[in-house]
Amino acid sequence: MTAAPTLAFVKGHGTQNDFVVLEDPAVEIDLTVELVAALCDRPRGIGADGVLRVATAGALLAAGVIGELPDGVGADDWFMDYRNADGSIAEMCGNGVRVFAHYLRAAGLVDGDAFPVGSRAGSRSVVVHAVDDTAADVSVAMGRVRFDGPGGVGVAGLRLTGERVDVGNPHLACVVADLTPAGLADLDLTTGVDLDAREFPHGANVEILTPLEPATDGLDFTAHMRVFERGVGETRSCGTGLVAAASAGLRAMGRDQGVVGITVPGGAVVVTVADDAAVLRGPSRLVARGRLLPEWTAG
Ligand SMILES: N[C@@H](CCC[C@H](N)C(=O)O)C(=O)O
Repeated sequence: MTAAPTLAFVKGHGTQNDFVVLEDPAVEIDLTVELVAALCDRPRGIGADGVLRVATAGALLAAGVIGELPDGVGADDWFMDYRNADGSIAEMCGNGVRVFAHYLRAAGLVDGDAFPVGSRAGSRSVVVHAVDDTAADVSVAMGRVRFDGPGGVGVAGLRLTGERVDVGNPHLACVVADLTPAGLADLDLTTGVDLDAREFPHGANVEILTPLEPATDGLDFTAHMRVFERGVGETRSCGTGLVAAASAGLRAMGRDQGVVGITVPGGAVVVTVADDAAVLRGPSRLVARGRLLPEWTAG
């Protein structure tokens, strides 16, 4: 593979978890750790929490970017090749899948409203409820939610405990008793999170949330959440983290299903948990398209 002399990109976000989208059907871009980190760097590059490369699973397999087709993913399926802002690879990105699906529709790469999106965590079925060139409303079937037992984290000068949750990628979801939305907003997450590598050998995304409150208007419960993402830092939203948080919030109440609306700094989504599986529904926005200057790419 050779580095492309100039890269076309689209910038998008899902509840302000933002991404650089690179359409690369022939898998020609040498998506190195350095290139991803530079693209995502806010002063130096475009600025984003992650990169979504758009290619088919078969093309990524042929180029050696993935070693095998993950569970349920067909060679012709569009595949979200996701990278964190630090250049690391993650298995799944819930907000990213919504933006990816929006991009596929807006670019005319798919026709219908329901289609699969491949990820390293397996196939994810999406439904596009509404779409135009800039805005979409998308549901993603996020697959099984697995609880891996309790875990702990040092954050904001506190020691919190929570549920280790696997949603295709690893999470620690901490429901903090008596935490109010104002108290959550006041937490200082700038010093990062302290996770024990023996407990989290692959790292984890850490969610802090208020206890679920009863709700109306089609929701069973509501909560507020902040997140510190593996490979990124604090972000304004994390789709897989919202699913982990909703599931942990329900579990803290002795429930294993429910419709939970969660507010994050970047907006709000709805998570429907039933039978150990979850559906994430929320917005996507495409905000810009452009082309990197060849000199920047070379540098
Ligand atoms: N923002 C994403 C999650 C991206 C991956 C995560 N940082 C990880 O390393 O697991 C989401 O919306 O789910």
